[in-house]
Amino acid sequence: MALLIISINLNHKSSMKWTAKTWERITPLYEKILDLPFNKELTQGNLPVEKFKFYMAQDAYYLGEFGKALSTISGRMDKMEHVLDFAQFAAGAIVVERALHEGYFKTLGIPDTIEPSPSCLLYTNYLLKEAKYGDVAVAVAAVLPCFWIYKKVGDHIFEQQSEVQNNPYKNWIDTYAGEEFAASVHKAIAITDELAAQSSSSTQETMFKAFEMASRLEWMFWDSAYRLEQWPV
Ligand SMILES: Cc1ncc(CN)c(N)n1
Repeated sequence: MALLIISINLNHKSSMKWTAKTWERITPLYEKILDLPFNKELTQGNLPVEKFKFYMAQDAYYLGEFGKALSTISGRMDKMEHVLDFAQFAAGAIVVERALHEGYFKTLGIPDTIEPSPSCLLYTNYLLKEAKYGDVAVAVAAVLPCFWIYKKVGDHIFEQQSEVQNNPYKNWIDTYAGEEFAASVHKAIAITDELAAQSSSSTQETMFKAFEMASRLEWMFWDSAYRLEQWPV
């Protein structure tokens, strides 16, 4: 009986898509992201404005580099449909998401130059390195948390907004909980599963490591904004 249960369980796991298995493995880290003071206070609308401004400035830098990483991946794709999808993701990061920043910059004040913080530089350089030199399926796995974790966090925060009045961060929340962003996220998940299905199990594990690394870097990005992270020297 025990053997039967183990074998049913193993069959179930092997028939699961790469993204479903990955999300199961990443859940403890995702819960740590939800628990970050930055996200808790953003949910309640009482995140100090200087922390949000710092985050938005770093994120404007991040999105430019993220857009370049997506364009690089676009040029490495085999299927024309995927070339186009990644080119559209790059445009979305630079045009749609940065428009959100410009709205906030108008009300909060625009920094003239943005020097990336240590965590921001670490994250963007990691993505650019994978986009250019990693196996293309691994590069796609590395950028997936930037879509998927933001969607999950956006939805999670949005669900709690009925208890919050006049949240100053409503536009941010609406962007990541919105339908336009959701459509890109679903597409990115489907492409990742398609590439994973064509990859060896060792490449699939490298894809997981890349997804895990980028998820860690997402945690660090929010945490560094909360700490207004500076270069130590
Ligand atoms: C750091 C970070 N990661 C992801 C996203 C959503 N594309 C973002 N705006 N910023």
